[in-house]
Amino acid sequence: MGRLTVAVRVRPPVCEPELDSNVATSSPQKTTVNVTGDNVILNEATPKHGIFQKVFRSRQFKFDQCFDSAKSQEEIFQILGATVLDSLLVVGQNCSVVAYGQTGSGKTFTMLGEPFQPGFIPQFCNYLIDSQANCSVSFYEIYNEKVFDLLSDCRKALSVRQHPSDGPFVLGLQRQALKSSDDLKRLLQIGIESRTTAKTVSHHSSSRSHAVFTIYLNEDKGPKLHLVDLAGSERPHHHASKLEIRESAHINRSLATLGNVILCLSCTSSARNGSKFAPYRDSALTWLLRDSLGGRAQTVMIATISPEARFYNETLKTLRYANRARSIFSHTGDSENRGGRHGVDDAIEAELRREIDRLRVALADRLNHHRPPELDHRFKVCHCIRNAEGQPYVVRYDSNTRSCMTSPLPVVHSDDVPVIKRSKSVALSPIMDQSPRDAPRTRAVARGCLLMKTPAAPQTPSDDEHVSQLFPSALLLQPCLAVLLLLFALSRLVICRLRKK
Ligand SMILES: Nc1ncnc2c1ncn2[C@@H]1O[C@H](COP(=O)(O)OP(=O)(O)OP(=O)(O)O)[C@@H](O)[C@H]1O
Repeated sequence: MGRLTVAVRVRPPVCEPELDSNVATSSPQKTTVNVTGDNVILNEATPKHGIFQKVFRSRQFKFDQCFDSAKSQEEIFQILGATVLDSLLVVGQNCSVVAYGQTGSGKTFTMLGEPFQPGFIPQFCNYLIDSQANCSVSFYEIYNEKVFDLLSDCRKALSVRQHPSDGPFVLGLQRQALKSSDDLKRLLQIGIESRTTAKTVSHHSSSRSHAVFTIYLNEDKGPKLHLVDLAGSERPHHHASKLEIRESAHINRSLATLGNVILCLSCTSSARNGSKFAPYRDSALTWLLRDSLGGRAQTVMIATISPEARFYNETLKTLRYANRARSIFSHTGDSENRGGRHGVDDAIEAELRREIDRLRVALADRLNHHRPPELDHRFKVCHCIRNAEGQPYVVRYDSNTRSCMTSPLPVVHSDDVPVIKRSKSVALSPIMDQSPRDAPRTRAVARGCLLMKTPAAPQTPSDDEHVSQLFPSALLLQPCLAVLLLLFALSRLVICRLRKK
């Protein structure tokens, strides 16, 4: 599974179909959403125009997981929570679970749940309490771009600071130890009561802020899990007050930034646009979640949707947002997203791997065709070293990234090794000095490979050598003959001159 898992959860319908009398839906469907396997089918309900109401279109979206309204909280946790717990406890990666969707679609129900239907937060906490993990928690909300501690008695905006090594953090945020389910109940009650809610058209107690519940494992040393209940993504209605418009503007801006961050992370991961950096700082939400988005972090996005026909546009918007995130991340490929602090490191690593493969193929090709390899100007071989096991390593300078790196040096044995002169780009290595003298071999460092001439097999004496062994004196004949010829030529020259005189 990739670093981003996108799941969709459909809330049970709460309104009667009669309420939507101005909207036609195809019979026998009473709602506009169907779930089949990993697909969500959204049926467009067209307004009635007299008897012409049969225009009907359906859109299909594929996700990693799709849950219809019959799926219980426990079933969903078992499916999605397993990936997160594995990454958190076994691999030690930062993780985040983010609930995104329209107001009243079930984000808070999914994350916090209700007393007899606990959501992700209580289920994660109970799992960690049962497994006696050493953990502490914090709970804060981001309301109109200001951060408020939900576990604190005094409600005042806290500032976000940047730690040199740990990254962004909320100054003065309380962190409470989580040892028992009583602790959990108490903390959740305090947090839920402190959260900013308001009555909206579609929800009598709508969350107007993004709530972030963070579980820290092993204090500061271990990984952390952010459980995020985002504020509703809807547009303000026509009669909205100034406060509501302001709230909606902040909510939508931060959700748009979250979408942009996901887009930019995918661009850098796939090396399509290496210079593009994710705009984490554009909203407090993305800035604070920075360490759990991208890089090695495991993220689960749960898009919650309402099945009613009257919410068609909002549902379509949610599905498009989630589908965009999923398609972008899956495009980068799982194998390329393994390491690195951020996507940039992954991109460089993937690029280097591709380059090395290309060079290996090119080198093998050239050796086959007995052509001398040309030097690669991008990677300058600085020098070669041997590690403790005696394996050759090469230190290379990448002019694109302006950085040095070491990598194992593949050794290619060949009979046909071109000798490359010492130059700025290629330096013969100090390992030459360490090689045994009794096996003189020609070697050259070229394009990241150490070319070694295959040690010559003991040669059988040639015909000439046979002759010289049989008649050692024959070897002296050649210089004598040359001297005689020289004397003869000189004497001829002297005789000619004397005759002329
Ligand atoms: N899957 C579900 N099963 C049963 N009830 C649900 C489900 N999803 C939501 N509900 C109910 O729908 C109502 C609205 O849900 P919830 O408060 O979670 O919405 P929300 O998306 O968090 O809204 P907002 O963004 O306005 O806070 C609640 O009364 C909740 O109990």
